[in-house]
Amino acid sequence: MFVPAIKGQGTEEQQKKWLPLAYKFQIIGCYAQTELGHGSNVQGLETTATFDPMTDEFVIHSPTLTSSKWWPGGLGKASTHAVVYARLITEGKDYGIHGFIVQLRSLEDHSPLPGVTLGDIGGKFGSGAYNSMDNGVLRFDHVRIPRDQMLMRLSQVTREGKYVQSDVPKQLLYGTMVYVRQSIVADASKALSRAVCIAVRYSAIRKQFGSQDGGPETQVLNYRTQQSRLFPLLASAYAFRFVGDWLNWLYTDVTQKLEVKDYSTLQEAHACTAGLKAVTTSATADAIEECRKLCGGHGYLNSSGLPELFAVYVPACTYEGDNVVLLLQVARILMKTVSQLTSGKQPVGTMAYMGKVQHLMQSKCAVKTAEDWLNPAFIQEAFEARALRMAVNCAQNIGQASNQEEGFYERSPDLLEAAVAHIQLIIVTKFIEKVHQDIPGHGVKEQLQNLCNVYALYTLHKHLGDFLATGSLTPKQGALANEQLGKLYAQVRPNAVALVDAFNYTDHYLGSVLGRYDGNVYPALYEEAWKDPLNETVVPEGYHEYLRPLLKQQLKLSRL
Ligand SMILES: CCCCCCCC/C=C\CCCCC/C=C/C(=O)SCCNC(=O)CCNC(=O)[C@H](O)C(C)(C)COP(=O)(O)OP(=O)(O)OC[C@H]1O[C@@H](n2cnc3c(N)ncnc32)[C@H](O)[C@@H]1OP(=O)(O)O
Ligand SMILES: Cc1cc2nc3c(=O)[nH]c(=O)nc-3n(C[C@H](O)[C@H](O)[C@H](O)COP(=O)(O)OP(=O)(O)OC[C@H]3O[C@@H](n4cnc5c(N)ncnc54)[C@H](O)[C@@H]3O)c2cc1C
Repeated sequence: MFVPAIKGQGTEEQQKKWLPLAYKFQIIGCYAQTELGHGSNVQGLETTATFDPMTDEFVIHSPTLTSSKWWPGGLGKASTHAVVYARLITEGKDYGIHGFIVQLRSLEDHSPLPGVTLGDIGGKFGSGAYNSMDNGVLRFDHVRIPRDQMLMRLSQVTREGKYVQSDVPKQLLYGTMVYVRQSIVADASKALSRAVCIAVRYSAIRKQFGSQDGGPETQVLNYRTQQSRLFPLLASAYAFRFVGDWLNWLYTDVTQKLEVKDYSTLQEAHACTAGLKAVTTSATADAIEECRKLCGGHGYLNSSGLPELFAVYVPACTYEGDNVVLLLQVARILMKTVSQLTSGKQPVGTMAYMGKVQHLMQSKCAVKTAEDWLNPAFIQEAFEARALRMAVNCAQNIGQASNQEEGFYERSPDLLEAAVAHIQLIIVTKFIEKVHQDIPGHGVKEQLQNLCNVYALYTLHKHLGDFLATGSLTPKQGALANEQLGKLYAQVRPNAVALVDAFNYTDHYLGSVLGRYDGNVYPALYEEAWKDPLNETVVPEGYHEYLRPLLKQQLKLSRL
């Protein structure tokens, strides 16, 4: 994040100076924004950067305990530099949060520079690999940096100390976070596909109950409950991959537009990166835990690969923006868009469907049979109507409040659900668009169509309350969707293993005895057990000190 921050907020000159050093690892940088007292609320950060015109320097200072930088990855032990976000103060005025390049450690012996106190913040969730990341704490005691180490692409301070705001939206200060959020959506698909690969392969070899007259027991993958829990996760892995590809296109397109000072899609980029990051990471974190449960007791072993994956993955719901905070950002944009509908301003991009407000507010879903739910047009319209009606309902309720802001906070739980509905519509839309493309490979398109329908109808079934409450569906149509879902699971079943093999993960990368490509699980589980250090001695340490005396004492007592 150190590099994209300099690329996005540094001048050409600053990029020329600092990026080669970072690329060649002549310096190691981190992104020091979050503080002990503030993470979500960036505008509440307390670290100060006060311009001293006498020396043409900024004085970086941590005025309070809560202003200590806290969490930045790489900060605790590895980084020599940081992009530090601090309140810019010049001529006695506070101009809010800006980025500054600050050296933290000597390039000679890695010792902290004068005025810099830093270290690691301690162990994190479980024994997961994230403990290999030195998330750190950092405090400044009046550390001086040259004025040219303020990142000056978006705004400047002159030699005399005058603050100059460039003619660019101040939100570009948040550009690094937008960049990482879009990459996190692709990472959600990777993490989810790893978990699903393990769970599907293991479910195919695990047999439990159901043997007739001594024959083989039933593969758990054949149980409808296993399929109804597992196949929506398989479909989600593909859904998040395709929406992540699209989001990367959107981000690239917005970045190119920014180069020519076209800021027209900045809001769309913010809403989509924030909302998709929130929805895909929440779903993926829950799905990895579900995959652990789908593997029964063996899923709880570290050798299954699932506990580690879960421990490493779950902070994704928090870092790069707490998911609730990000969804409320989406909700704000939805409310703004609804308020503009009466002005005749046509919504664009992923909000364009809201322009069909007259139709969508009164449309009646035309589904009459279970098979009708295989028609993408019916799915698309149902999801559009649900999302729009939830947004309009929120806007109407807020409108009844005496104060817009008060109304927004009062209705924030409903707004959260409206934001999720909007983002799920985007995911469904991009999946439908994907399967409409020419897709190579015999039968591949049909399989992806099945997964697209599984993702859409499972999501509809899971959120059926929204569809019924907004009148977007009737209970009968909801029941038909569930009926069709069951038929789809039967179609996915024969290809389930092939669909996870298609992720093409090596056994090494998967790191799971349950997810082995050859399915030879039991010998691998048994072999793995003996690698446990506890098994280095047949009689456990502590027997003579603790167990033996206890056993002997009990034996004596029993003879009395
Ligand atoms: C297989 C195993 C897989 C393991 C997974 C590992 C994968 C690793 C992948 C990636 C690496 C990740 C490593 C983690 C590193 C973590 C880093 C961090 O966490 S960095 C810190 C992140 N912090 C945040 O995200 C803070 C969140 N808060 C904010 O963004 C802001 O405070 C805010 C919530 C947006 C509020 O900002 P502010 O108060 O300034 O603004 P508002 O008044 O709400 O809005 C004002 C207007 O600005 C618009 N806006 C806001 N943000 C943006 C933006 N980013 N872009 C464009 N526009 C924006 C907003 O819409 C308002 O507009 P108007 O209404 O005025 O039009
Ligand atoms: C593993 C990890 C790595 C990280 N790496 C970095 C890094 O490299 N650099 C960096 O700068 N930071 C980093 N962070 C910090 C991270 O960005 C913040 O923790 C994150 O932005 C959440 O902010 P917070 O901790 O202040 O949460 P808070 O906002 O305090 O969240 C607490 C609760 O308050 C709720 N809440 C907050 N505001 C509102 C609101 N307005 N309305 C409703 N509910 C609200 C939240 O939903 C949440 O339930 C990292 C964090 C983690 C866990």
